[in-house]
Amino acid sequence: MFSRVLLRSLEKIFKTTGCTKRNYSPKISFNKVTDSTVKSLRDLLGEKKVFTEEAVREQHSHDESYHTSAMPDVVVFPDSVEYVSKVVAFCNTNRIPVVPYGTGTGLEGGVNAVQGGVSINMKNMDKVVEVNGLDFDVTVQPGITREALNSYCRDTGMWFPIDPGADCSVCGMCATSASGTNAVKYGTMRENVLNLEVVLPDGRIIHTSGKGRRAKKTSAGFNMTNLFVGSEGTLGIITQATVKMHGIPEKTVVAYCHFKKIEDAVDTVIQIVSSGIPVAKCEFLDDSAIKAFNAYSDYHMPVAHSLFMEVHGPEASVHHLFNEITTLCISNNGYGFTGAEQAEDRARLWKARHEMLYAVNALVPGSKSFVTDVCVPVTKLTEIIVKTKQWIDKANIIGPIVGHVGDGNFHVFFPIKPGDTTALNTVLDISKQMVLLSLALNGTCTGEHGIGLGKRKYLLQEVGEDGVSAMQQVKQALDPNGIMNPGKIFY
Ligand SMILES: Cc1cc2c(cc1C)N(C[C@H](O)[C@H](O)[C@H](O)COP(=O)(O)OP(=O)(O)OC[C@H]1O[C@@H](n3cnc4c(N)ncnc43)[C@H](O)[C@@H]1O)c1[nH]c(=O)[nH]c(=O)c1N2
Ligand SMILES: CCCCC(=O)C(=O)O
Ligand SMILES: [Mn+2]
Repeated sequence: MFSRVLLRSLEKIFKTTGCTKRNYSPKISFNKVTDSTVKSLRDLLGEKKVFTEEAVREQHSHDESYHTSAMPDVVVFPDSVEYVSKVVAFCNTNRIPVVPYGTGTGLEGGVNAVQGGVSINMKNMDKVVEVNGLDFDVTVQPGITREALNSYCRDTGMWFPIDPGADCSVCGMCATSASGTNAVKYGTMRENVLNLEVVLPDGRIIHTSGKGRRAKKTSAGFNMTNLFVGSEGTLGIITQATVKMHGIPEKTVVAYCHFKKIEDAVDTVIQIVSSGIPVAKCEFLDDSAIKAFNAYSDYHMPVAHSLFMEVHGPEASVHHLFNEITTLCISNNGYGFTGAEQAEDRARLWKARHEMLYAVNALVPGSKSFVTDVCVPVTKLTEIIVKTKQWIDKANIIGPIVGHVGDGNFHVFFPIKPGDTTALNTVLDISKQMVLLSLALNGTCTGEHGIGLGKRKYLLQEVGEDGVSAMQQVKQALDPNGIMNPGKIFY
């Protein structure tokens, strides 16, 4: 229930933003970017960091998703937090939208400049600022990619395990709360960020845990760090992140196994996770995904529902875990159980897994995949994956299922040719059914790709009217002019 005070302040917000309690969209009108805006940006940043060429704007108009491109009016490449602050403050004063850009690998249209404005590309801020080997943390600038960070740290014995398939920027990963195949053991970005430097919409620069702080735990006030993790560029620009690092495991072994029945594969996962076996990766690929995987990456696995798993740890414990997993797979009718220890074999397998998006696109030349991303409590996985497979089969459409099933998270990739509205409508319908079932099973409409443009319609159902209005209040408080990535997360 709302308190009276909260209700009054909400009413005030709805009044000033033009929202109603049911329609949260602030009716904001932005100013156009003119020649004089571009000149001011050049005066602030210098000639060589401000671009209006169509090719550059086009490149910043979309991510890797199916969402319609939308070009920014201008793209800037700052190389310091001070410059970011100046640009953002300028845009705030002049009511111009600001869209942060990492590497553009997002999957929900996060960088698409739906209201035009200034795209801020962070790639020139890509340094490692500080490494604290004994404390297992590093501080990085926003544009460094996760692979670059791992190459930099290789000699320290540490690695950053969060691995969305793409080689995206670490702060883009913060902004989308990314995860991927290792989350089942190491957590997501939410569990691995200690501190963020953020430029707020009015140009102030804050450190979410306090400047320089990198304690592993804190009870000091609100968790501002995790307010910005997953904020998708709508609250401010992340210009520095301090993240947890982990020791490179002494021993790593991968294993895969095949199943005739989907239920057997997914039940195996539930048993692995609920019996507390600390798998590092636990991935499901259905028969249709394996077909695409074989063709694209030159494997010859049986075209059957499959689990790919990985265990990390000291030599003795890895072999023990490996044996436990084998037993569970076999007791659930798994066959073709294969293990691999060599680094090249492991790397090849996971590279192929990470390239599934492109493997599926290759099934239908000229297509781009519509991607779904739901996550349920792990015990509910069998029910939702079996239903999803039935919906795909009934629609007679190509839709390989792939999932980070150890976390209860899975995707369907639907390759769609541009302009095929019949296929798009079928897919939108299946995606909706998946989300509704996920919510009914106490899950979420997005495990890791974010709300962006595509999941806005489901946020209300997921967190409720009061939940969305509370989020909207936070947005209003930090970004009263609504300049930060307008049109994302909220309508
Ligand atoms: C082939 C493939 C496979 C996968 C994935 C992508 C692709 C192409 N992803 C998606 C991946 O998570 C996503 O690409 C990155 O987290 C986004 O990082 P970018 O640097 O590309 O941000 P990108 O530039 O795409 O921006 C994403 C969002 O963050 C905002 N943003 C970017 N930088 C910011 C900053 N410094 N400050 C504030 N806001 C900022 C943007 O405005 C936008 O809203 C994924 N993900 C996942 O979790 N698990 C997975 O398994 C996969 N797998
Ligand atoms: C369905 C494509 C999404 C990419 C992804 O998240 C994955 O491959 O796990
Ligand atoms: Mn994924």
